[in-house]
Amino acid sequence: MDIKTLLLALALGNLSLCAALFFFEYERKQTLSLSTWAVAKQCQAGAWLLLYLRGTLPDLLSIGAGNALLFAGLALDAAALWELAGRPIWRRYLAPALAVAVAVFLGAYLAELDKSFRAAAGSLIVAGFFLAGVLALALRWRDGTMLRRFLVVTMLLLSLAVAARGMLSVLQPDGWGWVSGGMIQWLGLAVLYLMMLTNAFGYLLLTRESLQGELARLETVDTVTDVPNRRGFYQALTPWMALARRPGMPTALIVLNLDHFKRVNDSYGHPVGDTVLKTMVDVCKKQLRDSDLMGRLGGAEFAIQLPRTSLQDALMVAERIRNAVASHPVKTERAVINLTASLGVTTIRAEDSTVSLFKRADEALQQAKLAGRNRVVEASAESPLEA
Ligand SMILES: Nc1nc2c(ncn2[C@@H]2O[C@H](COP(=O)(O)OP(=O)(O)OP(=O)(O)O)[C@@H](O)[C@H]2O)c(=O)[nH]1
Repeated sequence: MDIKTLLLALALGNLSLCAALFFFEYERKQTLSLSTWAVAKQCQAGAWLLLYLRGTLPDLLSIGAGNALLFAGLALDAAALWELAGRPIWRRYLAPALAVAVAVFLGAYLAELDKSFRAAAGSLIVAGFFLAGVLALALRWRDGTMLRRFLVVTMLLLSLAVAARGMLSVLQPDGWGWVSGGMIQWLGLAVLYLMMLTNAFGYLLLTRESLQGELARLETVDTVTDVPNRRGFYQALTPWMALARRPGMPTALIVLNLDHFKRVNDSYGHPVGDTVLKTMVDVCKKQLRDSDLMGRLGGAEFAIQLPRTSLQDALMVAERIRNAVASHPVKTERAVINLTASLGVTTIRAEDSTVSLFKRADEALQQAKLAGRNRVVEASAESPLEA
């Protein structure tokens, strides 16, 4: 494949990606990262088209504007990866870096510096922006997935290859041995082609991966309070249920319900109710150890598991939580809301299933409600219903 054909393939590839992205974004606005990436592809499609039309268009337009657009496209590629990593800090560095890069390249072009110097400057700039994207991906190397690690390594190698191509064009402009200068140029473009492909497939797969992760998270996490939902809490409780059959310290369970929470919603609306729920979770969590876990069972009802905790200690923790809730008015825009909570406490027994465990804790909670709310009740040794 000659260089012209390679340039045309790059232009057409990016154009078709732009068309697909346009229709993908058309119906619903996508994330900032995806929008940035779409603009990056538009810049690159324009750049490769201008470079392909070299000879037909004036050189300043095809080489000057073409390269400037290419640098902008690569800078935006990196920006999209930083955005995906949740670090919008790129805005502070990439825009000035792009301005400097374009100024250096156009300066070298207008000063009619040797062609090999221009090629070196162009390659190093391209490699630099590509490396900026690699850096964004490498930030979470430790807990990164195999896909992320593969992309870091591949993109790093490709950036180094482009940078080496730039250095070779200055140090060995005529090539060396049987590798001619033209062949080095062709190889450089082929590496650029691989860069574009890796970035395109890599970015799309990374987006899919993070969406899948978010969906999996939403299955087990309550979005209002950011603690495990019923399913997440039950999952986390399973190993402690199994351990209860072995001798040793028990695991305690507290079930907590905010008193008259319905009134908060009725008086101030659901959004204020949500803020109150979130604040109350924070208040309760401050009374817990790192090994304890709080979850939301639904409505204004929460559960707390306390591993390796006796019933007496769990009652003490529950009393501390009750006191914290009662003495922590929630300040909202419309009012200062005073709330109390009722709590039922028990420990996991060897013969328990989740049904019998929660039934016992719920009965204790109901007794607390019946006895006037704002209190802690210990589940009886034998459930009243069973009795
Ligand atoms: N703001 C908000 N409210 C919710 C949410 N989920 C459920 N609720 C409301 O929470 C209230 C739960 O009330 P209950 O626990 O049944 O009763 P209560 O008013 O707290 O009274 P007692 O429990 O008897 O003290 C209901 O009004 C639900 O509509 C939510 O995600 N956000």
